[in-house]
Amino acid sequence: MSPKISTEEDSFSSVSNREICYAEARPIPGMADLGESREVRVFESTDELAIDLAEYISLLSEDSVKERGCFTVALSGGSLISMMGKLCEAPYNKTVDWTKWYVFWADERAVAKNHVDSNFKLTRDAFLSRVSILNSHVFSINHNATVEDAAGEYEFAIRQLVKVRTVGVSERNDCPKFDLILLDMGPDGHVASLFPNHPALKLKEEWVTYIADSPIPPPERITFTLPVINSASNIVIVATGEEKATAVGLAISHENENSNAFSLPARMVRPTDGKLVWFLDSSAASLGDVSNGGSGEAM
Ligand SMILES: O=C(O)[C@H](O)[C@@H](O)[C@H](O)[C@H](O)COP(=O)(O)O
Repeated sequence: MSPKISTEEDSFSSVSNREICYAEARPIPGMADLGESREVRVFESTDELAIDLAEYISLLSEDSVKERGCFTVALSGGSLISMMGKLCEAPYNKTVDWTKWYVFWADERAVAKNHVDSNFKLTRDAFLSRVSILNSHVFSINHNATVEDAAGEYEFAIRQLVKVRTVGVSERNDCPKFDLILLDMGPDGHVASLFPNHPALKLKEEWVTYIADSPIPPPERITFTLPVINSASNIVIVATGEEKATAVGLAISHENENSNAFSLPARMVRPTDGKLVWFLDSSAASLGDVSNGGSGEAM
């Protein structure tokens, strides 16, 4: 399947088969002009999305291993993880250099590692147990400490890896520069554990923080801050399902440039030097607002 370059006549709500909109190739009315830093890919089914996502991740992994000798990737929870399942199948199970992967979490819930709410468990069961990533390259968050201590330990571990450049560093702000951060957006527009209007969205110095008042259970969580997310070389946001269409429309449309960004964390994901790619299914992209300038009523 070769990607289709979007034209102005194209509409996210009328996708057939697969449609990929390259913001840099030709501006789409209503999309914020972020130059080459952003791309929106829309798929008719989650299966097609998962196939392309696996290919995209494998290419990023190959490039990073070639350039830096390793691939640092931070994951989050949600259906994103099951969509990464294609990476455990042929050809990727044999072609990806798994021993060069270093795995982190963009957010984690403060629960035991075998708890059903644990992002680590979700990832281990659906992904890590099926590929040959080295255990010593998996940086999970300590669930035996308080969230405050666990956040501190996790940031410390990342700082050690930045020191030896296993994790790259942003020249702009000394933040870690992960090769890829994979995010799954919630219907309220939250990404990682950064929720609408939460003070954690304003943190500038911290790399990792904790919250004790998540509006979605469990309440205690650890999360990357926006400076870290936005310093990544590559960011992927996956959103599927109709219940996310409004948030997707608001996050992508430039009509809302002056709106209160804190009410929609996904809108605050703006890579400083890297690239952001949205992977959407046609339901999540179903509001014409995404491509027609945000004029729909749902806004
Ligand atoms: O507790 C959370 O923070 C959520 O579960 C979150 O991690 C999840 O990614 C989104 O809500 C989307 O979830 P789906 O991909 O399952 O729709």
